[in-house]
Parts: sequence; C-alpha cells; structure tokens
Amino acid sequence: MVFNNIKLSSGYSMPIIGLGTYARKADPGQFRQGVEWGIDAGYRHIDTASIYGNEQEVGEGIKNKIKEGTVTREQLFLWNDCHAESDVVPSLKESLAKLQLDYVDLYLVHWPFSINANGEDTGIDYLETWRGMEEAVRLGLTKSIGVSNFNEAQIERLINAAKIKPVVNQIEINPTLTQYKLVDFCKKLSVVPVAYTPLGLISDARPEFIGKDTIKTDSKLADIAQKYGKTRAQVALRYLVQRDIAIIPKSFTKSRIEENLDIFNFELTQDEMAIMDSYNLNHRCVPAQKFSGLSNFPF
Ligand SMILES: NC(=O)C1=CN([C@@H]2O[C@H](COP(=O)(O)OP(=O)(O)OC[C@H]3O[C@@H](n4cnc5c(N)ncnc54)[C@H](OP(=O)(O)O)[C@@H]3O)[C@@H](O)[C@H]2O)C=CC1
Ligand SMILES: O=C1CO[C@H](CO)[C@@H](O)[C@@H]1O
Repeated sequence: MVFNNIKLSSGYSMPIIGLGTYARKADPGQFRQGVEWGIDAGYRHIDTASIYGNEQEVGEGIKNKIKEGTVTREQLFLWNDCHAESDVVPSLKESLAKLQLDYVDLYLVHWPFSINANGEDTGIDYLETWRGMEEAVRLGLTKSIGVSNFNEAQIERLINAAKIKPVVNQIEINPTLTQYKLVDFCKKLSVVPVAYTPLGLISDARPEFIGKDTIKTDSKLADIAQKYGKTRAQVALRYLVQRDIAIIPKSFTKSRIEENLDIFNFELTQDEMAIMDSYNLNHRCVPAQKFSGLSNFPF
C-alpha cells in the first residue's frame, strides 16, 4: 500500500493515515488483534491514549509485529490527568513501559483543560503542561509533540510561548463537521490537522439520527461511491486526505481495517469535493459536554 507522509514542522514525517484504537467496550484481545491486523494491512501510525486503557494490548500487538520485522514506528497520546509540568515525563514513561517501547514518535496533550483522577478541574495551564512536553523531547522519549482539541486562541497562545512548536492538532473533522476555519488556521501556523472520528455520522457506531443528516442515505454520495467502486466510508476518508488532513479511522474489523486504507487509488473531482462539503452540519459526534464547565474547555 502506497500512501503519503505528511511533513511535520519538527522535521519528521507522519503517515497521513493512522489506526485509531478507542473503543468504549472491547473484548480482551481485540486491541492486540486490531493492531496486528492494522500493521499487516499496512498502517504505520497508531493512535492510542493512556485513558483508553489499552496500552498494554496495543504494545503487545506492536511488539509481535516488531519481532516479525514488520514495523518500527508508533504515535501516541497524552491523557489530561497529568498536566502538572513534573507529571508529564513520568506519565509518558508509564505509557512507554506498558507499550514496551523506548520512545514514541508523537506525544499529544489530549485536551487543553486539566482534570484530576476524580474528574475535578485542576486549573493547570496547558503552558505549564507544555514545558513538561518539551522536557520529554529533550529526554528523547518522544520525537515530536502536539496537541488535541485545541481551539484557535489556545493554539496561538501556545505557539507564542513554546520553545518547541506543536506539530499537530488532533480534532474532530468529518463531512458533517468540516472545520474549514480551524483547519486553515492550523495549516497557516504549520500545525498539521489530524482528523479524529473521521467517519463521523457514516460510521455504524453513530446510529443516532440527528434529524438533518442524510449522509448515510443520500444518493449523490452513493453515486460517487459507485463511480469509483468504493464505499461511503472510503469516499469520506478520501475527502479528508484530499484536503491534506491526516486521518485516524478506528476499526477492529479486519475487512474494514483494510477498506479504510484502500483510498489512495482514486481522486475526487472538485464537484465531488463540493458535494462532500455540502453535508456539513457543524455537528460534533464528540461534544465532550461533561467537560464544558472546566477552565480552558475549547468548544
Ligand atoms: N483526541 C480525542 O479527543 C479523540 C481521539 N479519537 C481517536 O480517533 C480514533 C477514530 O475516532 P472514532 O471516534 O473511533 O471514530 P471513527 O470515525 O474512526 O469510527 C469508528 C467506528 O466506525 C466503525 N467503522 C470503521 N470503519 C468503518 C467502515 N469502513 N464502514 C462503516 N463503519 C466503520 C468502527 O467499527 P468496527 O471497529 O466495529 O469496525 C467503529 O465503530 C479513535 O479510535 C481514537 O484513536 C477519537 C475521539 C476523540
Ligand atoms: O479520545 C477520546 C475518546 O472518546 C471520548 C468520548 O467519546 C473522548 O472524550 C476522548 O477525548
């Protein structure tokens, strides 16, 4: 499988497609199996987080494939219960131990707000967290650092204060949440936008009918998919890649893991891109409402 790498401002590059690994419920072994199928299919970028509780299993999958000589590189996340400057490096070391790795390629601040283990607002400023992130780079524990769920003002404030710049902002982007403004803002600052929940309302995991969405049924999308011999999901992922957005679709189903990677042999026309844009509803699949009272809540 041939796909693009996206150049990061740190000088490293990142495969434009990665495998998401978040699952509210998963049977034991599913994470490991999903990661192994993903690496077999050709994914060379894996997204996980300490809060997903799957680092051990993800690590086992990676280790098995390293043993076989199939893979060498991974990318990771930081959850936000370790935002104090002095907590960042120990938290990353704990993740690395579970993953059985010496370093990650990319480490992210998962949200701009900060909570403790009881879910209470700690009020810790993400600029403080960032100093811990910079220390992790200096110690060689991660090659690049970035953020997730940051809004424009938060990115700008961070970039103005940072010694080491964030290379990505991982945010929800999909055809029903197109995010043109934030995506353009990130690109202007050389921050690569990475789309989480890239399938949005197309995914089977999002059956909720929000009243206006037609993306699962609209014949225009069915026609585009049929023209290229692809699925609606593949067209949605292709749409993001053509906007120069990195994507991390999650699947633990072997056929879909492969399907989601098979998007680099067709090209949507400008008119087809406009049709995809027309599904925008500014609807968040991940509104994170339970965090809305916290300081630095981004939405
Ligand atoms: N930074 C953050 O705050 C967040 C980060 N993330 C990251 O982004 C990743 C992706 O986002 P996620 O929310 O999982 O959403 P996705 O858009 O990746 O959708 C995943 C769901 O869609 C199903 N699916 C996968 N492929 C297809 C397909 N081709 N056709 C139909 N359905 C499909 C999967 O089912 P199945 O597995 O059964 O195949 C799964 O239920 C996460 O796994 C996580 O790593 C996600 C949310 C927030
Ligand atoms: O990464 C994540 C996975 O999904 C969760 C809820 O749906 C998010 O809160 C979180 O940021």
